[in-house]
Amino acid sequence: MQNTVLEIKNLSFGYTKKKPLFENFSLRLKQGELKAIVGESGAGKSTLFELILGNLKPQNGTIKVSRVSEIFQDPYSSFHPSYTLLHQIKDVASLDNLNSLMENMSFEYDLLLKLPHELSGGQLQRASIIRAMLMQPQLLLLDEPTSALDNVIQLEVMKMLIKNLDSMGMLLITHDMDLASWCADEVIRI
Ligand SMILES: Nc1ncnc2c1ncn2[C@@H]1O[C@H](COP(=O)(O)OP(=O)(O)OP(=O)(O)O)[C@@H](O)[C@H]1O
Repeated sequence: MQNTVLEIKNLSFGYTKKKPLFENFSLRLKQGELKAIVGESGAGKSTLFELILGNLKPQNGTIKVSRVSEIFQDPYSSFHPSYTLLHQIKDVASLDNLNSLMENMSFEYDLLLKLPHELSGGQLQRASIIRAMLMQPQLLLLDEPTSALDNVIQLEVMKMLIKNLDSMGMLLITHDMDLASWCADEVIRI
């Protein structure tokens, strides 16, 4: 059986007593699986990620999580504007698998020597995926990772992410039901 990378059991959480966002919510994710979280604006999708990252504490229930990285909606906010990408990647990860990842992501080394604003949104999102993968997470949280990109690039970036699914589990927040049903093993509505 594949490794479990995330186990949420009977989670309850709300910012206020009046409006609980999660009541007895459970979720299990294994290595090699991609599950999508969909829900209306305000349903609690980002809150769930904050709980998984340990930035918020459950009021009830437990969350067991393996080594985790996150890819955000807006790739420009993922990098400091004043340093080259290579500088920022070196800071957080070992570069052992850099060449094979760059090949996988169709990413040219020269781009790593540039500043974030010198890249297109699609290129920069690929750089943030490369950085996340170099950190060798067992769980990757994807918060609308393609929403800042145009349609053609969206699909390309999702395909590149999925190429790396073997060694980790992925949890994807999206508003896009078509995307969710295309790529996820299970779609969870909250
Ligand atoms: N720090 C906070 N304090 C109090 N309430 C909060 C806080 N953060 C979020 N909320 C409220 O909790 C609810 C869930 O917010 P959350 O950001 O998790 O929703 P979401 O599903 O990610 O929404 P969206 O799709 O718009 O990003 C919202 O009603 C929001 O106003």
